[in-house]
Amino acid sequence: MINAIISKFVGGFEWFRLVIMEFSWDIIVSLGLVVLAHSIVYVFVMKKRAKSIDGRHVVVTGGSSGIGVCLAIECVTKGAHVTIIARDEKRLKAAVDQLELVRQRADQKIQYRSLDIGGDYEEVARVLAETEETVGPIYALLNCAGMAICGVFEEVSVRDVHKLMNVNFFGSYNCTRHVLPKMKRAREGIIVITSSQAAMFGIYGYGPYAASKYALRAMAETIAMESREHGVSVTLALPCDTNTPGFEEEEKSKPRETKIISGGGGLLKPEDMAKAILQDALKGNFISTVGAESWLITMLGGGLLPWDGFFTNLLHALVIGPLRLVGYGLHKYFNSIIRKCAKEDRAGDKVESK
Ligand SMILES: NC(=O)C1=CN([C@@H]2O[C@H](COP(=O)(O)OP(=O)(O)OC[C@H]3O[C@@H](n4cnc5c(N)ncnc54)[C@H](OP(=O)(O)O)[C@@H]3O)[C@@H](O)[C@H]2O)C=CC1
Ligand SMILES: CCCCCCCCCCCCCCCC(=O)[C@@H](N)CO
Repeated sequence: MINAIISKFVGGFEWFRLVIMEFSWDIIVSLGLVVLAHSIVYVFVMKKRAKSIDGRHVVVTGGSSGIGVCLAIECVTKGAHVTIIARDEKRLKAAVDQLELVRQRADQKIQYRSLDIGGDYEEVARVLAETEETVGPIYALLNCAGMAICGVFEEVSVRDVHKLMNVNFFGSYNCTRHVLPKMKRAREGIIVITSSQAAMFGIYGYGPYAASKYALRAMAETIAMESREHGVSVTLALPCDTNTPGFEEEEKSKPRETKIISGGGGLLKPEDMAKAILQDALKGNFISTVGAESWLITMLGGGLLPWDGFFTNLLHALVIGPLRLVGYGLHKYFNSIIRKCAKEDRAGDKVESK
């Protein structure tokens, strides 16, 4: 087989054909060795060292609940000064009590600020600047505040769509807008943007929510490209369903089609997602996912995301073709769920009208 291909390829250059045939296995073996050598260099020499947040100021938005509070716990455990931001003071105070339990040093600053990050930009900038005066420049901004309201397109009220866009997109935008230019000037810093697996492909019942999360994905990709040169790293967190108070709340408005489809991605523990996000952020990885399903969906839906590492990219290149067919199958499966639910609804209507 190889010989036939080679013969066809080099045609009339008999001498060349003979050389290649004589050494074809040597060539394959040497190429293999080159790949192996690169892997060793990549794994052991170019291994990314995690940055330290010990003694640095970390701000966690949405730090009073779910993934956000788990992130804050991780940061306090790693010795950072932590400011958590959310609106509800009672939940903020309860979260600070939790953070106190993992305090590493007496001089570690742990505090909260009550703020609507999706509101007025000037107010967001004022509060963040004030925390910088009391604790120090923000070294890491972990944007985790967000919410989900589900329903098919015409079911979600216009008001709720504005709310989603304000909290999810403008919330992260406002905080990042204030912090990023300062980080670039300081030539160091970490930004985390929490998007979702729902920013990888359109999912029934997630319309306006997904729009806000796609917007965040776009923002993260852009600022990552713009900031690398200035020493600032950006991480895009792409969780699938995660067992949090926010998740319990959104389940109430979630169509069952959405539950079945997004259930296919599994249900994570917020602690696990938070650990992964922080680890990826400290290593400067752009993408942060947990679980094989999310990884595959991200490979499929995020083809041109800046994947870290040559070997991930090589793997990506090798699996993306066949995986695209799996994606075709997935869409068939999703559509069959939607058809089945519609059929059940129609049957239910008939029973009701009798
Ligand atoms: N759980 C999941 O299944 C998934 C979650 N995500 C995303 O992960 C992030 C965290 O989710 P999760 O832990 O479930 O959320 P939770 O609802 O448990 O927590 C949300 C946090 O954000 C805060 N928050 C909400 N709105 C505002 C606002 N306008 N200003 C300031 N703070 C605000 C909340 O406090 P308060 O209400 O007091 O302001 C709370 O601290 C979100 O961005 C979410 O979209 C992504 C994929 C899956
Ligand atoms: C080839 C691999 C097959 C695996 C099947 C994949 C199933 C699709 C997973 C989509 C998950 C979307 C979750 C969005 C969660 C979210 O953002 C909300 N909970 C908001 O809080």
